[in-house]
Amino acid sequence: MASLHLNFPSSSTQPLVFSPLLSNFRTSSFNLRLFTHPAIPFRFHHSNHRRGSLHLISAAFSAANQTEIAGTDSRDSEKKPLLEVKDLTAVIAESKQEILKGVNLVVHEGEIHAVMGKNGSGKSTFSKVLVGHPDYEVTGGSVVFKGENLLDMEPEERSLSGLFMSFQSPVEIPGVNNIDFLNMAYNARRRKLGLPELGPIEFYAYLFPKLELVNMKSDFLNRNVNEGFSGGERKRNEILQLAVLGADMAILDEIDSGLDIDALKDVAKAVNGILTPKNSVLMITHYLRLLEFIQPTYIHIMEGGRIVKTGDISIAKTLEKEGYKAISPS
Ligand SMILES: Nc1ncnc2c1ncn2[C@@H]1O[C@H](COP(=O)(O)OP(=O)(O)OP(=O)(O)O)[C@@H](O)[C@H]1O
Repeated sequence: MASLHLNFPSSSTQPLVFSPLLSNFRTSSFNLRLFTHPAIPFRFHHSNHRRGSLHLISAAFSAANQTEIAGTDSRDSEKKPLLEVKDLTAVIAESKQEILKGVNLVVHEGEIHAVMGKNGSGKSTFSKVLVGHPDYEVTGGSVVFKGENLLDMEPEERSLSGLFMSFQSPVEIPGVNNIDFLNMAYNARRRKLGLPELGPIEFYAYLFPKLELVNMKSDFLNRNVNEGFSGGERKRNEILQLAVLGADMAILDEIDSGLDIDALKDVAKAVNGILTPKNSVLMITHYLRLLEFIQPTYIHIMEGGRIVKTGDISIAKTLEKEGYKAISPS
């Protein structure tokens, strides 16, 4: 198994997060296995000193009403379910405070689902629980991904089985440049698939159209991952990773936050460009504007750790005009 040993400065004020995709991982525990990108499993050793080390051990990617299961209707009977979440409950690992209080959701191949909801309703927690974030403990319910019990899988297995997550706040990886990072991750995926690795020149030929897809300048390839990137540039970089690595299911947490209107269009175009009838997107957003560019099959409203309503784009239009009071009594 390929292993890359990296040194990086650590900061006492910032949470240490070593995946562009896994933010807000508080890494005070030692030797924590982090799986940044569902595609990119890392082993992390942190000594709480000014320097830490990161071992990239492998990277791969094969990569309503609450009583009803949201996202299911008669039209879905012929479509293959990709993700089936039933009565999912989860608590914060440290405090045992319950955040998810029975989430039900079915996502079929080729569908785009948007999750909306007031601040603090549990949207990000839901997505982090899906990728196996160690801050949370699942206390009940089930999650089946591509026919397999997702909750039985380690975070890296989830990534290997094709789950990708773009976190709300993409993190920096000091000392690792973007193109090397992407190349390593992509090659790991190829190894997993039994394909020969691509050398730097071949990889660049593969990467170049993806850069165009996200309308990103090649200068960003030689910079360290997300280091000094603006908020919008980080989001664009996340989508570049998704475009390079691919996913059966991409979870995009507020991918529109911090984007100017041109960047929003570029990101939406890139997401639309990677959609196939076989993969799906679960996106968390507060705004209609994203949904006008990436048109969802369903919109779900989360409240108090549950999906309390499911519908089409009209829900988002109502929200935009009237706010949450129009669809929720509380
Ligand atoms: N690790 C944690 N420690 C303490 N509280 C947490 C933790 N994770 C989530 N919470 C709390 O759980 C609730 C749900 O948080 P979550 O981030 O899932 O909300 P959200 O719907 O994504 O909100 P927003 O729209 O503001 O991003 C919030 O009250 C939050 O403070």
